[in-house]
Amino acid sequence: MIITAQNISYSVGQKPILHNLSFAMHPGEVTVVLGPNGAGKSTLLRILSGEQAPSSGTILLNDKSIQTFSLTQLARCRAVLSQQYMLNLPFCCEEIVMMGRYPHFNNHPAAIDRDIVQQCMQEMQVAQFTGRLYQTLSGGEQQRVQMARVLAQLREANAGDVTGKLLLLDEPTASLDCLHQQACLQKARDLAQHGYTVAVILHDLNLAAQFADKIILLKNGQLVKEGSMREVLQPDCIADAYEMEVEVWQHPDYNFPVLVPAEHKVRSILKTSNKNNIHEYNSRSFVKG
Ligand SMILES: Nc1ncnc2c1ncn2[C@@H]1O[C@H](COP(=O)(O)OP(=O)(O)OP(=O)(O)O)[C@@H](O)[C@H]1O
Repeated sequence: MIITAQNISYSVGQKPILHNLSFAMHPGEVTVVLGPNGAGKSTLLRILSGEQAPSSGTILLNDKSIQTFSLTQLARCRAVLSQQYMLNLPFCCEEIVMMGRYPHFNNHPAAIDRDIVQQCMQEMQVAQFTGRLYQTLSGGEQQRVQMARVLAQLREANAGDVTGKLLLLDEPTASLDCLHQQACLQKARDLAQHGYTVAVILHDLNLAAQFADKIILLKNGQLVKEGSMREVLQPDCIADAYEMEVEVWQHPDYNFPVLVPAEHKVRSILKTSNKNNIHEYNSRSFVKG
């Protein structure tokens, strides 16, 4: 499914959050959305999912406005992993993952729904938590259960049927250890290779270097740069967006760059700044060279 954002803007009252964003995302690609805190990444993801309407502009799913899709149609073609899930009721983990199957059955899950739930729990290494109360899991374990839920939502009875699937992940690795970060993003990459369109919000520039085909870099709701991973992960783009200088090294063995903070620059800024005044530190511009 090709997702096209056309001139998307979003404001809350008089406060502009997103300004006139246009881009496209394609099947087979992992698009990573990067940008500092408050840049508008989660807002953009909510608009791409159809959960939130833009103040102006249009989201097209394969050339059709997202507004023409029914909730059930949307639920069967796109799944969203949000940053936080508040859950007060005592659901067990299998029930949480089964929620992903709700768009696929009316009253009772069929054997295929139960099979898909088990498969997706195994894929996210949470099968051992099947009967456990969700609230008793650690943060990272809960996040893997939620990821299993979104995988189950998009899985068709014929697992090979991946046409028109859109996976939107908001900081899926935030609570995960390094091994599960790799597993989670490798899963996203595998799904893209099988034809899903995948968008992922990340903060870790090195995970972006490893897994992104394309990057959308935002700051203050505006596009700093959109392009291939190598086009965007450049010291000048990163400095523009984050006001932080990095060095970009080519890994000797792997086909992706490694980004390292230019530590001497960070130190010299810290030395001359009031260390307690984080705002002053964050708002300083770095001078290249
Ligand atoms: N209802 C609201 N009222 C006022 N400001 C809002 C509202 N909703 C969002 N914002 C502001 O919009 C901006 C973008 O928020 P958003 O959650 O999209 O940022 P983000 O890039 O995902 O940030 P983070 O990396 O911290 O998760 C933030 O400055 C936020 O404070």
